[in-house]
Amino acid sequence: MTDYLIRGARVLGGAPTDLGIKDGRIVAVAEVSGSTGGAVETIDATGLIALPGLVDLHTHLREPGREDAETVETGTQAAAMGGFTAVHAMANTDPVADTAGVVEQVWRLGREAGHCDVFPVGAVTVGLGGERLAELGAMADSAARVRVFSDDGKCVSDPVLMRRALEYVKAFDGVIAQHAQEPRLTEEAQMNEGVLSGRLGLRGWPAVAEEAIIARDVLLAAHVGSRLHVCHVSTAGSVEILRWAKALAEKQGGWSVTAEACPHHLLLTDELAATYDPIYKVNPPLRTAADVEAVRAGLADGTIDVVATDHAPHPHEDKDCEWQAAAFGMLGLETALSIVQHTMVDPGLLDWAGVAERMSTVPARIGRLADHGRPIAEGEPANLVLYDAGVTRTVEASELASLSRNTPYAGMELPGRVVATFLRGRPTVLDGKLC
Ligand SMILES: NC(=O)N[C@@H](CC(=O)O)C(=O)O
Ligand SMILES: [Zn+2]
Ligand SMILES: [Zn+2]
Repeated sequence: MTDYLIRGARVLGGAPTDLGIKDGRIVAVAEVSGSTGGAVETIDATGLIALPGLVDLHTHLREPGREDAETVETGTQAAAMGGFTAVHAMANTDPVADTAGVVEQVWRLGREAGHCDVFPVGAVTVGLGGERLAELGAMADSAARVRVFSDDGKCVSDPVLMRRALEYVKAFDGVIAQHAQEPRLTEEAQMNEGVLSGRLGLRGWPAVAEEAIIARDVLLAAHVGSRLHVCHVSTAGSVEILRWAKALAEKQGGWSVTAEACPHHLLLTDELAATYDPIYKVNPPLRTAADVEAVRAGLADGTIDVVATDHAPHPHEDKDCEWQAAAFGMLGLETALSIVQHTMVDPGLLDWAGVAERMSTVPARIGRLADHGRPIAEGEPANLVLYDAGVTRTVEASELASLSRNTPYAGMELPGRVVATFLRGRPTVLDGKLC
């Protein structure tokens, strides 16, 4: 195994330093002169920012079942290109990841691909049907060691089932990640409910459909003393409820609520629906500029704990059609860090240490991952990303590693570029290219 000497990297955006990597671990932080013994490759990282390898709590890899949209191989390549060393693979595959057998299969495919670690998310209910609890314990005890459970794509709307799920996962320190969407309030919904949905003639999706479920679920988590995670927070009202809920959890102890925001909800607004271009169709929908501002503020002050991509690949035939018929979802892995720089770092809402917290440390903690989200320090596993924040690039959909092309950022100029990603000391990306 080649050892590496990374010269002049700015760890968390700080002063330039050298990093030694040997046998998959960080062996030195500071001036490493000379050799670490053995074959050493030197990487000039002058001006580059070093962050711990990014961890995504919310990725759709589509395998098994929709290998025409993405596979574990291509999705984890996209992850590595985005600076990720671990992703949580959502359960809405075909078959659904609701048994130990399926989660082990996804986990094994991730190991074989080797571009980034894959941690399968287990379904909460059998077949995402919302009627019977899946075998949560068997998935937790499997080789995949599942800790995050979600029916994402669908809401666990039955409060009795949600309560049982929250109770059940306490036994193995699991967490329920809720796709907060009251189904009766969003039947046939196509975009954010507001002035614009009326004008465009598209069925509206009220903010309250998200907020009502979040409010209900934090009360349930408090009642049973469990861990709740809220997926893709998109409205100002949700941020307010979470702020209140976190204060309550702090005071009471014994339960917790965490939340994620997606890059697209930090940047894009419902105005884009006026194009009727389904590239902007996503669940939850793009909201108003005021919502975007509130989500950014929530992420800045820690009310929203993490950025998660909700990378949702779809083949062109499911997106290149009229709005009503198109699938919900957009790509996210390869542009996430750039969008976070653009929306949070460049405007001064977050520094690079804050980015590392929200895109590595905290998501790893929520997923109970031992070897990810660790500090860049001696003895730690060498999972890290080298990022050039000083360049701009034009996003070209055709150049993405993902098998799908449904990025809303095609043609946009975005800041920053992932130069290298290391997974346990082995580069998965070097010079901006897959290894
Ligand atoms: N986000 C989306 O619009 N779509 C996701 C499902 C989901 O995250 O709810 C998908 O699986 O395509
Ligand atoms: Zn969802
Ligand atoms: Zn999702």
